[in-house]
Amino acid sequence: MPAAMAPRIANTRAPPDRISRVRSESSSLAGESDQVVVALGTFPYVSMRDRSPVIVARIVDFLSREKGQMKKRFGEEVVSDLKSVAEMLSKLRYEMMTNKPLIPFEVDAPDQEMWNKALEEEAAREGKEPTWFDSPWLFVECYMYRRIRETFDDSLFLRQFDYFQHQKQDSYWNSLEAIKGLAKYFKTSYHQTKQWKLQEAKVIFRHFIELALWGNKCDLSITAGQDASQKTDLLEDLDKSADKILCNHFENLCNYLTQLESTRIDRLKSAGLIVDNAGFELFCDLLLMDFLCSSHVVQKVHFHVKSMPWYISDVTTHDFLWMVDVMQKPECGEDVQWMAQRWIQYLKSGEWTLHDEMFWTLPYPFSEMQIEDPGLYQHLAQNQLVIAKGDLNYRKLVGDLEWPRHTSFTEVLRGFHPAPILTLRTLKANTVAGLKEGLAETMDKSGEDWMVTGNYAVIQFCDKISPIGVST
Ligand SMILES: O=P(O)(O)OC[C@@]1(O)O[C@H](CO)[C@@H](O)[C@@H]1O
Ligand SMILES: [Mn+2]
Repeated sequence: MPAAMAPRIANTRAPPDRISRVRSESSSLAGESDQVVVALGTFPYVSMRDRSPVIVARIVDFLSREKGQMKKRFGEEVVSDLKSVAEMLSKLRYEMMTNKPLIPFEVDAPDQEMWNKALEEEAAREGKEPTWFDSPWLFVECYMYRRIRETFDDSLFLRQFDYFQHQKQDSYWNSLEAIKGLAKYFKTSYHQTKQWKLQEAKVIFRHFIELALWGNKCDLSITAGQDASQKTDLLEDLDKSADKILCNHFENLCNYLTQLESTRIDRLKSAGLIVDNAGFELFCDLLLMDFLCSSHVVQKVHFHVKSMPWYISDVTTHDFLWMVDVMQKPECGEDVQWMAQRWIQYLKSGEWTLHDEMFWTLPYPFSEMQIEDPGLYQHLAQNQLVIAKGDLNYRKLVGDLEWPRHTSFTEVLRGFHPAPILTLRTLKANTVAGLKEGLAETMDKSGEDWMVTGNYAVIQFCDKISPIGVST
């Protein structure tokens, strides 16, 4: 694409024409000369201004509330850790709110070098030091979550501590009734059908795809950590939500998978799932992957999770195993327990494996995976299907660029084709591609904030690659 037509990247800058005021604020955080930016602006700007400091402040509040529990768990010595973490978090919040430069990582960690390299590259690209409110949104957000982690990396007792865990676990328990309903649906249809074949069970397959899709509505970072559980019976709502799927490649996906079902290859067929959120969404994702395994479309699933707390609700290995474990509890009911037995078996037999590569918590778009982590790219390329769940993964798929919204999904991937790619994403950020010409403009006229509320979604599929993983 010629430079003049290159799409812009979503940036945290406040657009000058819309700044209502920039004023010095005499808060306990900001000193005399520090400017706290108060402006109206783009979604990335507003999100950074309003949501991000709240996320950091909530961790500080949580730690202070939990002090007693922490002392019981780790002993009296944890108090000095808590104090220094809280101080560093407050400093981080201050840097953010006063638009300071993004400083390098100081604490030794496996990804420290990669992150500092990314900061240098960002500075070189822009020709200046990146700052909180004048940088690519994707970069700054990832940086924030990594900096939060760094405040714990340096501690004695809290290095492994997951400060978002309680919220993720609450989101499972608060969605339990909906989860029970879906487990019952899976079990009943499984028993009725005896053996699932994709074409014959297409309606059921569509349900599991759409459940995994709409399950993505319930993430916590969009609400800065407030309850985002699933209360209603999603299954009942699926048909009503059909017209909210603005681009739907379900039929293409089905055609490809039906062909895959009957293709013989000389190794086990597998799918990779780039997982997003814990709780209800993860439960729906596992139903979908169980369907694909039960119908013998694939024999293996590689789950790619985060290696650290990320965007509040993102799944870590611990969250995954925790959920499958608690699902065995009597209060979850017999259908959920039945699902748990299946999933434990998949994990034990190695049909399901968990991977937490560093790449997922670096700020790179997926088009750069081949350069930044060729091993991971090769690993994904072993699959016959790669599924990227959720909004953040979508932003990384499309580079967080403001594409003309009818640009084809294949084009916006910019060469990221390790295997056929499916994305299931509800729209929570101002970027989308693959819409029918004119649709985005019609939606704009509706007056609804349709790109950022999670009320609309896309199911997009690109099968540029043949079933045996060779480019066609
Ligand atoms: O990837 P997810 O869980 O679907 O969404 C992550 C998200 O809530 O985080 C960002 C705001 O912080 C937005 O891009 C997006 O809405
Ligand atoms: Mn998420």
